[in-house]
Amino acid sequence: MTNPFREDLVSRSQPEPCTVVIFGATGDLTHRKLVPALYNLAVDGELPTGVKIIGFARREKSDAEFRTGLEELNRKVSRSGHDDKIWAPFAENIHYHTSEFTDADGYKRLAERLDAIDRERGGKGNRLFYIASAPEFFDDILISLKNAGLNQAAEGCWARVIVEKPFGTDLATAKHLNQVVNETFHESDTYRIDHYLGKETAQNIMVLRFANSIFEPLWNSRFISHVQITCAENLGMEGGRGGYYDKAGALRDMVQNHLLQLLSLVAMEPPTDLSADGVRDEKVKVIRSLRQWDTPEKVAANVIRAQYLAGHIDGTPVPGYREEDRVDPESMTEAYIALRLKIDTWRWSGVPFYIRMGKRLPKKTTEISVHFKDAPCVLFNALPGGVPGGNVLVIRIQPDEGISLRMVSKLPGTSLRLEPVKMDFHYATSFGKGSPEAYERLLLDCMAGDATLFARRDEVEEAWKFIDNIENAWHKSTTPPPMATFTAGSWGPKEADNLLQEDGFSWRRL
Ligand SMILES: NC(=O)C1=CN([C@@H]2O[C@H](COP(=O)(O)OP(=O)(O)OC[C@H]3O[C@@H](n4cnc5c(N)ncnc54)[C@H](OP(=O)(O)O)[C@@H]3O)[C@@H](O)[C@H]2O)C=CC1
Ligand SMILES: O=C1O[C@H](COP(=O)(O)O)[C@@H](O)[C@H](O)[C@H]1O
Repeated sequence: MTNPFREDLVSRSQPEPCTVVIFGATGDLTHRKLVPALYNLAVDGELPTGVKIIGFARREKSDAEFRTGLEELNRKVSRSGHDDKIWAPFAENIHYHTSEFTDADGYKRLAERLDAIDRERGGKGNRLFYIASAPEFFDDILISLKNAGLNQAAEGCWARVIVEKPFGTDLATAKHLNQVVNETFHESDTYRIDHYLGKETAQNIMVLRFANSIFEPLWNSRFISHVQITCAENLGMEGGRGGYYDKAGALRDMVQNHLLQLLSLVAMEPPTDLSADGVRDEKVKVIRSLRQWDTPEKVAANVIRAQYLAGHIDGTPVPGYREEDRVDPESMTEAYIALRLKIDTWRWSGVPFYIRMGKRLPKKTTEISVHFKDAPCVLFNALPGGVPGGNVLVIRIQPDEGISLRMVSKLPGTSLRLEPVKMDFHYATSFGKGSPEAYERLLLDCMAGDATLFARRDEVEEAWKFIDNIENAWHKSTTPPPMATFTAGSWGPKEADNLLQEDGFSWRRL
């Protein structure tokens, strides 16, 4: 039976019509992710009627030229294909606005355009500002919005801002950006996007843990030996990414945000309700409880950084990291990282969590595996082959989203032999439909005023504290921990294997 007092917290608010202004609208993110996400919402009938899109960038373009460029990409990348009959009315609501990010007059003209759109709607309307520019423009755009009065909504309406990653490059810059954000928009109207939180299986972690009664009693140090989070990519620095990446590295690019967010979903306590702050209060406690690797010795013992050397991916030769386009030939930036993490809470005392992330690994896959302690095998130890390993719950974030549970079973036959088997749930076959793209869910949530799947100020800052300690040991210490190497197309350096072997474990084979 539903609890009438909690219904407001469980049922989802309705996305509301609004004008979406995208800053950086001629860029890659807008073309490959944002507009296809909005289009797919239109295909599924989920986009509120009356949503308009204004693309903001400096290049001169007509609405028609802008729409043509978006259509070309949509045809290539849209998950539901491209249907002219749906695209045509959708594209009629897309407009282009030429301006420099720092040009006050451009924002004045934008305000006039938005007012004109709102007049057609009866005088007022909601506004969603999506900052999809390079990070050096985040401050300028926020301040310009405020100067043009665009951070204020009309009575009964809202003005919200989505800020893309990277949210700062360290704690100091993140704090500064948070201050600028909070001086322009209210925290409840601020949506720091982390697209991993919009992935279907990431959202399912809480459901798996808290809507089933069988997992939660075991979800602690009494039954779990360790947890692994692997995020492997086979791409390197294609498309000119080397320039950005060589300044960021795997720790800042992926661990500070996406992978610590996944970790917090796996390790958090049950929230008291499903409100955005209820969930985020619990997630931030996990990040705050991470044991700090705050000396070069602790970093050397618990964190492995590495670069790939030339090798092969799917039989094709690929260059080493330092030979990649726009990467410094003497770069000391990691394109691979493996970490041992300790969460100092009652629940996780003594349970190591391991994260590994790398470019140019053999394939693209992201998963979380929860490794349970072995059963006391007094009954089966004497069997030929003994007991083959223990229970492992694998949450496949991508591709082939789903969950599997490894169990030990009797091999059919007249003798008693044990073999591991897998109970496997695949989203695609169980529900008969593909998952929406992360950006679809996140855009819709923002239109509905639901910030649960967006990072809060304190989460971002706590994550940076942890990351900064490691970065400082690497780049500011007189005895920096070494940079390991591995061949592109292999599963990372041997030092990362040793990290687990020291604790009696090994990385799951993927
Ligand atoms: N691309 C991706 O897959 C992802 C990107 N992101 C983040 O999204 C953001 C945008 O990335 P991406 O789309 O790849 O970037 P791009 O470099 O492809 O696009 C940058 C955009 O900013 C505009 N621009 C640059 N300078 C100015 C200026 N002075 N005034 C007005 N417009 C300007 C460009 O317009 P013009 O063409 O007119 O010069 C272009 O529209 C970044 O923060 C990135 O970290 C996050 C996750 C994934
Ligand atoms: O944010 C980022 O994410 C991508 C990986 O995203 P995915 O959804 O394809 O798994 C990563 O390649 C990129 O370096 C990083 O900036």
